[in-house]
Amino acid sequence: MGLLRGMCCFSKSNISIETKPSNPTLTSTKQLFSNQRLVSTKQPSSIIKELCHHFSLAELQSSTNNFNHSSIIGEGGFGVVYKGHLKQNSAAVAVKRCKKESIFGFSEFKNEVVLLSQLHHPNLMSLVGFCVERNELVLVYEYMSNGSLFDHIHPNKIIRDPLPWKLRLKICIGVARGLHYLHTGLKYAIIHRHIKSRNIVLDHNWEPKISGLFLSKRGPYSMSKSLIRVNSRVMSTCGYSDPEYAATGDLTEKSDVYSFGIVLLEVFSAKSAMDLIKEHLKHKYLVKSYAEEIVDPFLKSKIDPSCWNLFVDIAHRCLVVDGRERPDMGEVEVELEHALQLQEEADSKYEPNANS
Ligand SMILES: Nc1ncnc2c1ncn2[C@@H]1O[C@H](COP(=O)(O)OP(=O)(O)OP(=O)(O)O)[C@@H](O)[C@H]1O
Repeated sequence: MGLLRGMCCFSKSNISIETKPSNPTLTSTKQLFSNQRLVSTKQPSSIIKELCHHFSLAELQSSTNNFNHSSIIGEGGFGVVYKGHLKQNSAAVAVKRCKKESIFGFSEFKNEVVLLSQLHHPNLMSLVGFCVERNELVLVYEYMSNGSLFDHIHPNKIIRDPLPWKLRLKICIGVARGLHYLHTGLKYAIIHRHIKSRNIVLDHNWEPKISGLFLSKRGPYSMSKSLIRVNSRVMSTCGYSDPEYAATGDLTEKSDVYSFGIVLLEVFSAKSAMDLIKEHLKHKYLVKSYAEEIVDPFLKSKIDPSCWNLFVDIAHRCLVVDGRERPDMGEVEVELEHALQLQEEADSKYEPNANS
């Protein structure tokens, strides 16, 4: 029963929540940082400057042609994303304007600003700044010219060329590195809670950046060897939610490992997370028993068998029902690197210059 609960969704934004959302009411920018222990002894204005740039609403309106429909590049549960330019001829930025009707509000916005402005890793999205003004919450990110991983593994009218296998593997490795950093690279572990292919965006070099940290939770001291366990309201995205977390409400870093396992299935099958969950249930959670059946037709005969076996094994272990049995992200990262190495070795046997 608990397992099924974790695999269902209820809201229009594809996110299921079991308790009331936070109060989205805004008061002032000062309120934004009032609970931050890191910065609580300083004046709000200097704090903001230290964290990241505070844009005026007028600046962001002008950068997006007054939030013009033609500047829209995407939309999620939290907000509408516009492409903008802060100054003429300057590098592009992605401007996310939070929707008034979103089930998320100020507390999630604050979480994203505080985390992204203090965490730095090549595989984490960079926050350029934010704006809190006249009841508007706006986030400004680096613009990622290749859009989301979701857009590429589920090609649409705009994007038609399927990604080659090795590039898919490299993207998975980058995401594993970013998650490993969140789980163990900081004094306190961060559990992302919202890993999905739409929250993996790709820069011009196809380097993946993890975004959507607004639901993240800070865990206990990350050097402890025990599972990071956090009491929190259950939140999840359809198809990606950890059944154990949904059943018990106990959040651990292994919930991110589970969601990442679903992304791995998406990457080799090009099927949606919801379709994959149905397959997974039908085959009693044994990825190895159905992986061959669902492989993306574009990839058929392009994956080296030893690389394939290892990749499927990693996905399988990430999706084990008992979270304690799942590998940690460090292990996943190393094994994915090994899978890439196996593929490169196999390719170089057939084409000596394949990896140069
Ligand atoms: N920094 C960025 N650069 C370029 N495109 C982006 C950027 N951030 C988001 N996008 C595009 O906008 C779309 C929506 O992003 P958003 O983060 O709002 O959506 P989501 O992950 O589906 O929703 P949510 O995280 O709110 O559940 C993405 O799928 C992507 O195509």
